[in-house]
Amino acid sequence: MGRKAEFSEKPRKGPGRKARKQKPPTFPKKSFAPLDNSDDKKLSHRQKQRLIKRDQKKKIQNAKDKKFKLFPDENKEAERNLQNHTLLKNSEKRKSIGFSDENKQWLKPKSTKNKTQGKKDDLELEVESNEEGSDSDDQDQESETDEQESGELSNGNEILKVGSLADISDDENEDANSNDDFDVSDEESDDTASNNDVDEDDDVDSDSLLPIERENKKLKRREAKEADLAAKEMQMSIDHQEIFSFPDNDSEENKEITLQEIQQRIKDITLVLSDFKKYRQENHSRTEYLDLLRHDLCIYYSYNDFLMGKLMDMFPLTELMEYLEASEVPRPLTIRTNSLKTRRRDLAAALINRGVNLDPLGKWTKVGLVVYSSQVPLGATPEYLAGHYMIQGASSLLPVMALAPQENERVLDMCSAPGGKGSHIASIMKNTGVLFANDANRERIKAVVANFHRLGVINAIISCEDGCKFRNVMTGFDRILLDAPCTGTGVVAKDPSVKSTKNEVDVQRCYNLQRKLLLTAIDCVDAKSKTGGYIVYSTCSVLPEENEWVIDYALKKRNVKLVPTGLDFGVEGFTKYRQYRFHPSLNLTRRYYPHTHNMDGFYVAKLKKFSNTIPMTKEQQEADEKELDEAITNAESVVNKNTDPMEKSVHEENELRRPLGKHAGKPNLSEVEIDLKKRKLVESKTKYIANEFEKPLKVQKKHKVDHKTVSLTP
Ligand SMILES: C[S@@+](CC[C@H](N)C(=O)[O-])C[C@H]1O[C@@H](n2cnc3c(N)ncnc32)[C@H](O)[C@@H]1O
Repeated sequence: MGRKAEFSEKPRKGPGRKARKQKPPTFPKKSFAPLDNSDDKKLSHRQKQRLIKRDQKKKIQNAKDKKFKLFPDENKEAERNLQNHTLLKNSEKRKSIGFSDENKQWLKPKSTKNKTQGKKDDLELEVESNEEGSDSDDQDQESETDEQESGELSNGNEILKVGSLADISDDENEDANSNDDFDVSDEESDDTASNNDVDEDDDVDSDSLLPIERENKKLKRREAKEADLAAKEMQMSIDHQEIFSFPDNDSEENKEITLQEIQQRIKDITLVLSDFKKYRQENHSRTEYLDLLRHDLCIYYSYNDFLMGKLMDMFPLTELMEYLEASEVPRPLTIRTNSLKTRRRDLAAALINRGVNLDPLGKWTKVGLVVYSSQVPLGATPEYLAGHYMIQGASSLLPVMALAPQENERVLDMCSAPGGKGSHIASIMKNTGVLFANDANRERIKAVVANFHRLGVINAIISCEDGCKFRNVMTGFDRILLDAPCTGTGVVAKDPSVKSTKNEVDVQRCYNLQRKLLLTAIDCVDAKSKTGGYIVYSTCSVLPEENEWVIDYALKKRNVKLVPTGLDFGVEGFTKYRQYRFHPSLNLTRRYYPHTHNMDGFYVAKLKKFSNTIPMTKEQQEADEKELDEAITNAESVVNKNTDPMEKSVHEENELRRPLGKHAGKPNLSEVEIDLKKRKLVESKTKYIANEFEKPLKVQKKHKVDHKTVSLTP
């Protein structure tokens, strides 16, 4: 449609708009005029309330004035006090400007004064409030007296409380701005009956605050009140709570109990144990309560009795609950940047492009990334296949950081499969020197080969040896990482079967093997290495039997000492556990827990070998080894008997098929076969050494030989 043209309007003549002289500005009269307080001005709801309050105060003051006139003698002293007090106050005020340490001094006597002069002050307050009422028209003065009054009131209410400098400075700041409208919500004035006066004054001060600050103030007050109430309620409920009655055996056996009831009972028993004298039943001992708690915890968290008992030995009750809860939740997915191929920044950018939501893992690592969510499977991205990262738990970075391998060193990763830590070592060594990656499990070794290929590790020799016999293969290493096989009690979130399957024999078998492996690792390190001479021992178990106990054993048997791991976080290792006492230096070792570090349960110890001699005779050494060997094989046979039902049934079947007659007493074929298989397996384990990136040997083709001609030739 467009606009209609207005042709009747004549074009302006004279100088252009720019050329016209600008006139001095003019303002409407009211702009700078003093605020009009006349009645015709519309008052807000708050202002009206304030007016009502002022009127009330005036009335009270008038009544007091009358009283003053009627009994002048009685009030003379009060008047004197008032004068003294105002003088004192003014001098204090002068002092208080700037909130120096002097103010702190000034604060203290106030409370002590209140202690002794409680009554006097009350009187002063009354008079003061009268005084304030008479000046109510003067806004500034009013706010000042409000300030004084609020201070006095709070003193009157909290006679024994000595404020801190910080508290006061807050108050002062708030007071300094007390000029705006009131903001006393009805709701608040209702539920703050006890602190009414204080709140009123606060509100006078809060007039000067921004709405959000006012809200914040209100919220804080409400929160404090709620917390107070909750604490009182809690105390009341504790005091009036039915004391937990210990279930008697007969009723317990017949009764079916739900998971919620068990949960409640866990809470009840924990409460009883927190103040045993107060809440216990006389006819039940602490051990009985603990047994019942262990039973309930086993049911609730699906642990076996053995493992729960171990955990109860390790942690105080409240920490145990935290540990158990945290162990139910999977740990965050983390990856390690392979610095041989890329930088963390580039990797992060590439993965973010693929829809991966991630962050750096923490300040303690330059290669770790934590993945919150991902639109693609992290084990199949082009970056993964190109070897830019390894999927690894955060805790598995720790032992390699503690090992701190150097370029051009000779390093052994004694139990390497699947190669997570091994490849990390290679990347820190920048593919220089030699990394020996060994593992006794031939199947798992394949994973090491594959991972090293993918990640571009080219300084490694991969072997499949029993770590306990590695001193026969090679010694003289600068550093050795022994990430030992263990019960895995630290990774129950990843493998919940651990909670119910591990038993005493498993632990025994593990710690005997760990001791043997550690002694071998120490023997394989060169104490005279110019750059190293270190052994790092780690496990993903939280049991002291597999950690501190193993290290303590090595300290006694070899010339090694514990040194700091270099990791700036982690809980100190145990120096005592139940009736056992370990070497005091075990506090240099580090423990990691799901509830404290959001990592799998983990243990790291760093040893320095200070002499290549072994502090015992050869016979003693052999006796030790024999002892350990026997313990391991005994445990193994028990484990096989107890835990492998398939093997057990085969064994029983063979027993039944034992030949009779003239073949009686002779081993049947299946036994011989089993023996042969075992021997082959052992041989295959010990004979296999694979060199990473070993080029296939070029074998020259043999020419076919004509036997006839050969035989015919002279
Ligand atoms: C905790 S895992 C090692 C994990 C590895 N360090 C990593 O970061 O990928 C323990 C390894 O020890 C191996 N192992 C068990 N007994 C062994 C022995 N006697 N000698 C060498 N390795 C052994 C197991 O096959 C298993 O791969």
